[in-house]
Amino acid sequence: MKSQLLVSCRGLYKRYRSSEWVFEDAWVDVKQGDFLFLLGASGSGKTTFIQIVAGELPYDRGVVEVNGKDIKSYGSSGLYRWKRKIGIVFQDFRLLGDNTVFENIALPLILMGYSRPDIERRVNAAVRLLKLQGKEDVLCKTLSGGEQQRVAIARAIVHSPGMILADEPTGNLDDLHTSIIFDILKSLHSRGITVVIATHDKRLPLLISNARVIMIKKRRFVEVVPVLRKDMSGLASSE
Ligand SMILES: Nc1ncnc2c1ncn2[C@@H]1O[C@H](COP(=O)(O)OP(=O)(O)OP(=O)(O)O)[C@@H](O)[C@H]1O
Repeated sequence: MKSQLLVSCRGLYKRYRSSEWVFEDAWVDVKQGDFLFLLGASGSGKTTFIQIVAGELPYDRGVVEVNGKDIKSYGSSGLYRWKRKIGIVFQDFRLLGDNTVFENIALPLILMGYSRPDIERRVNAAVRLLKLQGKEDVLCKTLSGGEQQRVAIARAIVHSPGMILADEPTGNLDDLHTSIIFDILKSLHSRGITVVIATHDKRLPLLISNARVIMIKKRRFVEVVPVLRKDMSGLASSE
C-alpha cells in the first residue's frame, strides 16, 4: 500500500526579513508512518521548518502541502483542523511554570473544547504513558529538565495527533533520560503516530531502525540513505 503523504514541501524559500535565506529551493516530504530525523547544525533551519509545517510561520516562495493541500490556502478553520492533527514539542518546552503538570497537559484539550470527563481520562492516560504518575499536582517550574520534557511530550500527544513534531526533544538530557524519551517516542510510533524529530545530534538516528534521516545542508534538505549514513559525520561542517 502506498504511504500517504502528510507533508510535501516543494521549492521552499524562506528568510527572515532581509537576512540570508534559511531555505532556498528546498524539497522534502513526510509520509504517514515515518520516523524521521531532521538533522542540521545550529541555525540551519530546523525550528523554522517545524514552525512552517505547523502553520505558524509564513514562507516566501514554494509550496508546502499538508494533508494534500497548500498550507497557504487553508483558511483559519482549515488551519485549526490541521493543528489538531499534530502535536508539537517545543525546544524550550513552553510550559506554564506556575501551573501544575495536570493543568499543562490539559491545556490543549481545554482549548479544543473537550468535556471535563474526557480531559481527565486523556490526561491520566498521557500521565501514565509518560511515567509522570504522582506528579500531577506539582508546579511545572519545580520539575527537573527531564520531567519537563516528558510533560511537554504528554501535552503534545494528549489529543491523539497523527503526527508529532519534536524540536530537540532530548536536548540537555543525559543518555539515560534520552533513552527513556526514545522508548516513549518508539511506543507512540508503534501506535501509528508519525514522528518527526529535529536535532543537531547525529547519534540519535542510530537509536531507531528504519528511520528516515534528512539533513539540512546549504539551505536544502538532503536525504541520507542508510548505506551512506557515514556521511552524517560531516554534519558539523554543514551550513
Ligand atoms: N525570528 C527570527 N528573526 C530573524 N532571524 C531568525 C528568527 N528565527 C530564526 N532566525 C534565523 O534563522 C536561521 C535558522 O534558525 P532556526 O532556529 O530555524 O535554526 P535551528 O536549526 O533550529 O537552530 P538551533 O539548533 O540552534 O535551534 C538562523 O540563522 C536564525 O538566526
